[in-house]
Amino acid sequence: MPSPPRRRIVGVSTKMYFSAARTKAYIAELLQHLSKSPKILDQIDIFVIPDHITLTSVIAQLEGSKVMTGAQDAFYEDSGAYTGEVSPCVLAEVGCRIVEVGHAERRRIFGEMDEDVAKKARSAARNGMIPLVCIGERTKGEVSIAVDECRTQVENVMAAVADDAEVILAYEPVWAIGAAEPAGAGYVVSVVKEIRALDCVQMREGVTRVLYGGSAGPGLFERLKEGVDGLFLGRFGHDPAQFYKTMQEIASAQ
Ligand SMILES: O=C(CO)COP(=O)(O)O
Repeated sequence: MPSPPRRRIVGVSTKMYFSAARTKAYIAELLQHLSKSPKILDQIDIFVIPDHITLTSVIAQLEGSKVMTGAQDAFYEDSGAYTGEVSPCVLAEVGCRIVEVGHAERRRIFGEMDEDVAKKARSAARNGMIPLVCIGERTKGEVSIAVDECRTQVENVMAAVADDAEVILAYEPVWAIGAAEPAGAGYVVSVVKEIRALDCVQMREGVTRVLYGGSAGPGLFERLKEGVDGLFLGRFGHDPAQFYKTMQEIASAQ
């Protein structure tokens, strides 16, 4: 079966870097940039992932713009006695479109395991949102070692998520997150090609897009375009002008 066409996509996470006021100003400035070339949103998908507290106000600011809003995490149960957790059901109710799960910082600092990530991805999809699943090897080394580490992460998720659900995989080598530079282009393209070739990805009915993240920013997509469907930015997208520049590059790449 031919795989369905994949639209390019680019997004940014503000992690826990921004104040509420900065998030508001960031979105306002982003919308100003986008108003200069509204066609961009017909060419590619764009998303912003703010913190949980500002999520609903970001959704309100972005209303009518086609820019999608995502959450940085969500629990795997819809409701109940889970103090402090965020319900995927409520996220969907307020208009959240994407749920990021399994970021390296959540795995390392909060002890999230592949099983938790898989359950969270399943719940996000079950609630009609797109799970954006972060995967990646912990240490810099051979392509084959990276692929082995990612394979387990991807297989767990794909076994849990409905076969026809859309999934976004964010390939983020852990060692390239928070670094000065992204991982090498040849290396990323090789790893991503092998991730795409995994049976559990190939055989899915739903669309699976693969993004690269880890010190990504303007100037990178051109070097990765034969392998990835887009980029997932952190720090280098925290200036709206830089995020907009990255979008333009992705939209215009042949
Ligand atoms: O973790 C990332 C996106 O989720 C990437 O962060 P940086 O681009 O700041 O390294």
